[in-house]
Amino acid sequence: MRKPIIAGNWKMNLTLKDAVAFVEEVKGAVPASTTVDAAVCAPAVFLAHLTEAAAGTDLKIGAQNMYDKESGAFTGEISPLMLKELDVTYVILGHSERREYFGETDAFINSKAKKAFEHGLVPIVCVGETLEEREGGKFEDVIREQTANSLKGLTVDQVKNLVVAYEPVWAIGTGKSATEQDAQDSCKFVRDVVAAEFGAEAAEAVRIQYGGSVKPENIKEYMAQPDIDGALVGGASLETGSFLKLLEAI
Ligand SMILES: O=C[C@H](O)COP(=O)(O)O
Repeated sequence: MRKPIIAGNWKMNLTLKDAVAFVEEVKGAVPASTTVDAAVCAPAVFLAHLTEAAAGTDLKIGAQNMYDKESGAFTGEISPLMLKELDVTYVILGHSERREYFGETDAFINSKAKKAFEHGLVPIVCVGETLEEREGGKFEDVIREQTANSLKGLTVDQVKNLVVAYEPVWAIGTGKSATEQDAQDSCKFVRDVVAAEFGAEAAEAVRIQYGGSVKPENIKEYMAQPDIDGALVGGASLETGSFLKLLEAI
């Protein structure tokens, strides 16, 4: 039985003051981590404050990106060591916005995933097709390639412990969510790719989230699907009430 994981991805939103107030308000109200993993993935400059505010509670803090080196002359980058030192639990890797606006490739995401594991961070590896790719009938090839290449060379144990977020690009921030059947079919497809690359045991254990216009009103339908183990939520994770409702729906 896979434990559900609901993660907010705040993207480049909120102020430090609002972010700390958010964590103070929800940290005592999130369900026990024995039943669901709850996290917010925040801008890097907030992380130290948020991990301190959430310490000892069931709310975990994640980063939205990291570099694939420990240290060095990489102006503007943030290393896995820095995240680990702050007690960050998760790191989102290869979000479609990073792929689109910052040219991130599967190989780079793969290198980051390996580095995240080296330092005890849990990667949330994002995959997902564009509308053009879906309509052109290429979406399975895209998902297969992104999943296999982003996870390449990881051990079976690492794959069992990571999270894959399937996010169709056309459903992100558009209000146009995938039907629960489409989301289920795609998440099952991701699981099948994991099975082909890493074996049945890894596929059975890996947690796969759906992301794309998830909100309190539709999360139940997604979570009822056998291959959807959680959600990566943008807009609806920015307010405490709505974030808590997402968790209550599990
Ligand atoms: O990482 C989260 C996704 O990009 C989904 O964002 P959204 O819930 O605002 O559509």
